[in-house]
Amino acid sequence: MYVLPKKGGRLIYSSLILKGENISQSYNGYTVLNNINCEFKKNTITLIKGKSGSGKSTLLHILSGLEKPKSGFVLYEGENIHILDEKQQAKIRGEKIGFIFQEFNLIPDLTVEKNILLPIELNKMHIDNEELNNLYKKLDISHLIKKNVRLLSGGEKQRVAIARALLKKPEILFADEPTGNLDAINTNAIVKMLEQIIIEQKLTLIVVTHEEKLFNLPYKEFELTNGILSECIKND
Ligand SMILES: Nc1ncnc2c1ncn2[C@@H]1O[C@H](COP(=O)(O)OP(=O)(O)OP(=O)(O)O)[C@@H](O)[C@H]1O
Repeated sequence: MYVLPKKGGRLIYSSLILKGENISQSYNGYTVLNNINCEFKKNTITLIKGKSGSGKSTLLHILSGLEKPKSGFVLYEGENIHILDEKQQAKIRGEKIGFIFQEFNLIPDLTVEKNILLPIELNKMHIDNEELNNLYKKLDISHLIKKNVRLLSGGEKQRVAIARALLKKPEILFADEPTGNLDAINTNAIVKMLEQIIIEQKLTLIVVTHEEKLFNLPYKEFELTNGILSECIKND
């Protein structure tokens, strides 16, 4: 539960999971993000759109704690993730946050199984075999687990990357153009699987995408232009 500061001596609770406050980022004097404020509720889908170079990945990296903003801060369940020490930050990233990328970011020359289990081993987490097999089934990768990831198709690679991100049961999944390298059939398959998991695991999904109408579930859509994030009003 996200706890806002005390007001009149009372704690205020809300369903917010993540909040960015006055986030700015610039590189070599060039402003990419300009005082961005954003909030994400639990178990919701948010799409972030914008032209190439508008700062979408930068915003995702900052919101997930991978990158520190020049100013402003990110509250994860009320806690400023950028002022936590390295160990606490790693714990949040390791246990609460999942990330999937357009380029899949799998470790070449390891099997599917080893790629998926690596974060669990690194975070010294326990995993139940039945849960593991269920996830393999949901993502339709049971038949691939002993295969070297180099030999997989793009759609298979992304399903493996999703399994790797979801096995530790994160509360938030960040996805940076997760279907950018996939054809329409694989995109639909991935979206359906993600939607099923979002419902079952009450996941919060924040996704950068160029695709129109990617999700069937309700979602909010934002556009990043000239460093400013504005909500897109849908007319359908
Ligand atoms: N670490 C960095 N050092 C210097 N410049 C950076 C760094 N990271 C991003 N940039 C610059 O910031 C701008 C925004 O980059 P970003 O990758 O966030 O854009 P994007 O909207 O995700 O683009 P695309 O859709 O093409 O992936 C770009 O001009 C990029 O070159």
